[in-house]
Amino acid sequence: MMCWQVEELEEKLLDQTREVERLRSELGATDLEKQLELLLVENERLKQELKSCRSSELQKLDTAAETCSCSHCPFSQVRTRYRCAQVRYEAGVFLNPDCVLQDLEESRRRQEETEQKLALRLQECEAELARQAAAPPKVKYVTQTVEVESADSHRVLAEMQTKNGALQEQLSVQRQLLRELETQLHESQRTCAQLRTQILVYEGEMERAQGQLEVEMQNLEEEKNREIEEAFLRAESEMKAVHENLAGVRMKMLSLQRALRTLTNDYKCLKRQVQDFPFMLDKAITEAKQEICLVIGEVSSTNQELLRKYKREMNLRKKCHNELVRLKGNIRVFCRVRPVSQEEQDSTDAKTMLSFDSDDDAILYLSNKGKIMTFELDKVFPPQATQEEVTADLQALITSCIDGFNVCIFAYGQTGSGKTYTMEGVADDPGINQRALRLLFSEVTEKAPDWDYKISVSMVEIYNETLRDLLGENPTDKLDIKMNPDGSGQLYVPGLTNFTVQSPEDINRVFELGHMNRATACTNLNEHSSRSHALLIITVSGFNSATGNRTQGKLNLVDLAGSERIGKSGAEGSRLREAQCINKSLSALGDVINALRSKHSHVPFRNSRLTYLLQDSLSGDSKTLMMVQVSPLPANMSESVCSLKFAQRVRSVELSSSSSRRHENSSTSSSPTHDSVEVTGEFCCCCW
Ligand SMILES: Nc1ncnc2c1ncn2[C@@H]1O[C@H](COP(=O)(O)OP(=O)(O)OP(=O)(O)O)[C@@H](O)[C@H]1O
Repeated sequence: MMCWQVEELEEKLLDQTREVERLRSELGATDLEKQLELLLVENERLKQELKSCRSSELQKLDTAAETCSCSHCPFSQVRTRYRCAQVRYEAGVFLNPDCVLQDLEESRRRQEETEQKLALRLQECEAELARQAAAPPKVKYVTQTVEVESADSHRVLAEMQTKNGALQEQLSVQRQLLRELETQLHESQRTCAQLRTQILVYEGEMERAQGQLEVEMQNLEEEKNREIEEAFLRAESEMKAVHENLAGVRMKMLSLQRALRTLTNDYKCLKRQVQDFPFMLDKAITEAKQEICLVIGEVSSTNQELLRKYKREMNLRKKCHNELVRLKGNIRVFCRVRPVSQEEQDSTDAKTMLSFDSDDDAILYLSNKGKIMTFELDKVFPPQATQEEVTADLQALITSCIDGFNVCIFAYGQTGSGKTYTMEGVADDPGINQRALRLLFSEVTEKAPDWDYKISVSMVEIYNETLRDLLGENPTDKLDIKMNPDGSGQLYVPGLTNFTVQSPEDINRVFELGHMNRATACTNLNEHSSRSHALLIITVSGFNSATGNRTQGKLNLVDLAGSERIGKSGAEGSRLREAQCINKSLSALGDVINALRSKHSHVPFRNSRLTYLLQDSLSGDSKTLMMVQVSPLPANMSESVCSLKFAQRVRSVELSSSSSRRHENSSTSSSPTHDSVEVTGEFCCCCW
């Protein structure tokens, strides 16, 4: 729009210039000058107009550069509206379509205004031109003869030419200016075109943004409606729940009010009781004290009565037990038949000559030279009997030492018949020794805390009539047996080591020590153990703090030396002496038992170290068990017959009361006398 306006003005300027030329050629110098001045004035006006036109264009740009007041536009605080739009266009950001629309509208409006102004101005210019064209020429055409060659004319012409030159110069300056203006105008037009393009882009963006906005608005609207619907439904259900809760709370409130009333009443009642409590407490304490005193008195007298009854019952029990023992016989004889070993099965005739009665476990049959011999004992253990079963049958006997009885358990039999197996056992299947101690531990634990028991053990060996301490520091030292100087009439072994044991671990340690000492004292342990007696002496002392009662019992577990008749096989030297010593002690044991059975007034305890040491455990109300070990092999048949005959005789012996018998306990000599049995050679149980 501005371009054609400027072109028109330029054309006008050219026309004016042409008019000036024409007038100059037609008019004289004075008129020409006047006309020139007029034209210059017109020229100046046109320049002004052009200038104002230019400034209007600039103002348009300035107007577009007003500060953007859009509240959503992030650039509004720092940018003009024009710059803001430009920046947003460049950045591809169209955050506020309203703002762009507003800019566009404003720009259009201003352009229209400018167009109107320029159209108006054009009309005015055209009217002016028409007016000038219609007006009679101001120049008066004077026909005069000019003396061309006159000096004045030449001078005036020269001056006019000079002026004309000056005017030409001015005209060229004006043209230059006009070109500059044209350039500026072109620049403005280009800017205008850019702005239009931008406007189109903005419009496109706006439409797109508007479309997006509408879609988003629609989505938001739908979401809003959905949310509202959901919220409504939620609120409805919550309201329902709240109503239900409220009803429940109301119900609770009612019940709580009732409870509160009850509590208030209770509280008042309790308050009164608390106030009265100190007095009631004092009274109750006094009454309780009196009652306690009364009860203590009653309990005390009841206790005394119970104690008296208990003592009486204990005595009765002991009497009954003694009577029972007397009735059953206080010497009992068991027999254990060892199994045939794998090697024996492979190497020899393993046919067993022994058989058992399936109805009576006290009967053993022996087939010898075509004859069947029957032996009746207290119990016969077949080869398959376990260590546990054997110990179970001895349980009552073992535990009677807790009640103060002296007990002797002997393992008797020829070498290799299983004596050591029965008494000591093997590592993973211990024998009577270890099982008896464990049993005593469990029994005394059961009796605690009424009874306080102490269990102590000693281990001795009798080899060639010499007594040795297997738990002592010097196991090879010879020990003596003496009368106790306390006047109790009991025998004791001075210097014998006595270990107190409190746990199965202690037992293991004691056995290990005994075994080690026995092994160090000989060259061949197996042979040595066959030729010596091994004794484990367990003493159980008890004290009842309630009754003041004291008990002391002794359990003697004896693994006797082999009973076979070595002397008859022609043994000499040390073997002969060993055999004589074994025979002597086994004969002495047989004599003692025989004397006891026959109720002799004299019992030859002192005939051997063994019987002398066990004197207090063989006499009186002591209990004795003889475990006769038998080999099942036909090769050992004659020894088996001897052992079984001996066992049967022993079984018929009863120990009599100590009071009715004279004991050899007055002497303190350590040497046994040989007053009853002459140890002249072989001991044979069959002959005994
Ligand atoms: N009831 C049994 N069950 C399994 N094996 C046994 C049984 N009795 C004995 N034996 C085995 O028989 C063998 C001889 O037994 P043991 O050494 O106990 O005889 P012993 O009579 O003590 O001999 P010694 O007089 O030489 O000491 C051993 O190998 C032992 O393990």
